[in-house]
Amino acid sequence: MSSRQPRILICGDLVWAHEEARQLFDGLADIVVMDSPNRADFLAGLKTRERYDGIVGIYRHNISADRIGVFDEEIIDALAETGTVKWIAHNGAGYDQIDVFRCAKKGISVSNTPGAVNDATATTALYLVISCLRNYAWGEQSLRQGTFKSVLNPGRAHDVTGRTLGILGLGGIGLRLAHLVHAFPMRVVYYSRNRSANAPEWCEYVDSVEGLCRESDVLSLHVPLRDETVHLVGEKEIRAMKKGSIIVNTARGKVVDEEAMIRALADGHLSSVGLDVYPNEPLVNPRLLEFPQNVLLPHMGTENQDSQRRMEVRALTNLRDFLRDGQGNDLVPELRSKL
Ligand SMILES: O=C(O)C(=O)CO
Repeated sequence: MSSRQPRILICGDLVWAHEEARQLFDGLADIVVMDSPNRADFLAGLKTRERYDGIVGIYRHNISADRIGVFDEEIIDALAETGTVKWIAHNGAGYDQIDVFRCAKKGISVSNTPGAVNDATATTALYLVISCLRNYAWGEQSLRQGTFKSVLNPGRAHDVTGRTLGILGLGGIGLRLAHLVHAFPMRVVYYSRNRSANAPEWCEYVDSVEGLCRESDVLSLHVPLRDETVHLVGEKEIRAMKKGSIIVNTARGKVVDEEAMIRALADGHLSSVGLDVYPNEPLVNPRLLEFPQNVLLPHMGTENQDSQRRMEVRALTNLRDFLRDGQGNDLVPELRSKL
């Protein structure tokens, strides 16, 4: 019988938290790095019980999808067939690349890293809100193209103070954004499936997505991507917004109907959009580039070393807690009652 320690698999690069990983798993588990160049090799590595034998938990980052694809039914089933893998500690707030319902069926837990991303993602949304209202990014493009501010029109810009921000989804990120914009102050309204017990008294609840759209000068999206949130903001919701309003999206591209959004930009119903996320990343619909007033970022909501270290440590800690105590934190909501 082997006296080998349990093993954990790093699936997607660890960048910042190498030392923390060493400390967290010292005496508890060996760390194995997933080195498969493609999905077939990864599946074979799981099946042959050689390279990936004895893996009990997986640290996962979305970057691993570039090589082995998303954690769909095929991968989850292969993990389950090892008989040893019991926990996937995803690094990221959004876990739409993991079939969590399949995981539930196969007895595999999934955690994410809420909290660790709140500040960075809310700050990115704040930048998009400000830059869209004031046309700052457009101004910089104009300067860099040698036209200083001649293409700008103050008639297209607004003060931030006094505008109404609609927050769709008052979780950790939405709430952090609410506090940030309250400093101006902006008026803040929100919609969530349930009223939030954490909502400050100046944060007004609206009881439907359409109602939220009607109230908002700027609508900022903070819901996870699930079947029921695909195109949650569609033609009807966009047309319920005031003429000249703005959509900001740091959540997931598919939460908005992109075609409906582009139509509304083209006929001037929306004055601009501020986006960090797109339906088919890394592809960006070229039509979005036709509107110089749009502020478009390459999904960099958490791209800074402080947040990324925090996210890596949080995901690794969830895995460590599972190994040490039999139960990690941050279990995703879909699995809380199922396992
Ligand atoms: O945490 C996530 O899900 C992200 O998209 C990081 O930007």
